[in-house]
Amino acid sequence: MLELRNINVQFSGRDILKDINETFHPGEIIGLVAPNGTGKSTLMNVIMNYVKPNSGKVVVQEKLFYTSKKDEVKIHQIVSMMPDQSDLYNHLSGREHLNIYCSMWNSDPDLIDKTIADLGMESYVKKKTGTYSLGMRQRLCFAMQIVSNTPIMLMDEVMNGLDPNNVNIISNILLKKKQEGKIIIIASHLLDNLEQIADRIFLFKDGNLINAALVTNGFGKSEISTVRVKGLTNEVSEKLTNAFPRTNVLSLSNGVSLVDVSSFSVEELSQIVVFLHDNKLTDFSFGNVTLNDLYSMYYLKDATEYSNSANIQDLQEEYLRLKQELDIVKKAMTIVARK
Ligand SMILES: Nc1ncnc2c1ncn2[C@@H]1O[C@H](COP(=O)(O)OP(=O)(O)OP(=O)(O)O)[C@@H](O)[C@H]1O
Repeated sequence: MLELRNINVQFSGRDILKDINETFHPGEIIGLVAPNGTGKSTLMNVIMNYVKPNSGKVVVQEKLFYTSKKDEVKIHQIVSMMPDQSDLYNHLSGREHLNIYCSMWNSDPDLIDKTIADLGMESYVKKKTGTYSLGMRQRLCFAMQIVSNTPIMLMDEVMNGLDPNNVNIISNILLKKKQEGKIIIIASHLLDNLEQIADRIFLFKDGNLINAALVTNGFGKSEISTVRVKGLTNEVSEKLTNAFPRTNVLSLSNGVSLVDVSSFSVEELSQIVVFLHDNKLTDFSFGNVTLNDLYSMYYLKDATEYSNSANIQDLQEEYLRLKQELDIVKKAMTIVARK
């Protein structure tokens, strides 16, 4: 288990991480999503103790904190960060890198050949890394972390520079590692991929870590929650919210409008098809809000909302307010328990 307790980080007086409280459990893939320069790497660096938080604690397996060098060494046997391509030695081969990681973490040597085979690295693993392409270097960095075999793995931009086939191969390995009970935290800009493999996804905004599943009705649901319509004009959006008072419409900057139908009956769903058809809108699909949609809502400014009910901003503020209240209650309970 990995716990972040009241983590605050400021750089030059600017809040990068604001009172982050979150617990990650074995067998979870966690996705971190945000534009460049928001705080994803900072959070990973705090978890590794490369950046000291202004306040707060990282707790590993319920008992280990960064209180001494000895504990830091123990934690780094449990938590690893995927190496960066700049960490590779050009004069050593891929296999030599894997041997070093295997012996540093004292893991099973059989993992080396297995990982080489899983990642299809046989043809080049004996060559010096100075001769590798970007994608080959990236696969090696991933392989090094897999070979270290730590229970908690942090991966910043693991899919960087990989072709779709290698993205698939690595995704499948990550899903196997999850089944083995590892906690894997991935920062990624490959939103479709992250949405497929992550159990929980967090968005960074203004120093807050926001659980994507809690901020809008339609994300991560298995039932139909949203109609995604292309070409919906302002005029028709207003007509639609008048005709269906229990919905709201969010028009994103990518030209897609999301119509919330999460509370609709089958009859209402068919009525909305008729409405779209009558208004000459043919490019629509029934489904869910995607991570790409959420990203547009959160980070691309010009989303417009037509609403008869609570809007997404309200939901987010309500979520943050409840979260703060919960944190206060948790703190109070800890104080009472200590007494
Ligand atoms: N050591 C530091 N000193 C001062 N500012 C820093 C330091 N490290 C990061 N920052 C600032 O903190 C902010 C968050 O940086 P961070 O690297 O965590 O972003 P990120 O979300 O990982 O971005 P990217 O997607 O580009 O990797 C940025 O504005 C960055 O300039």
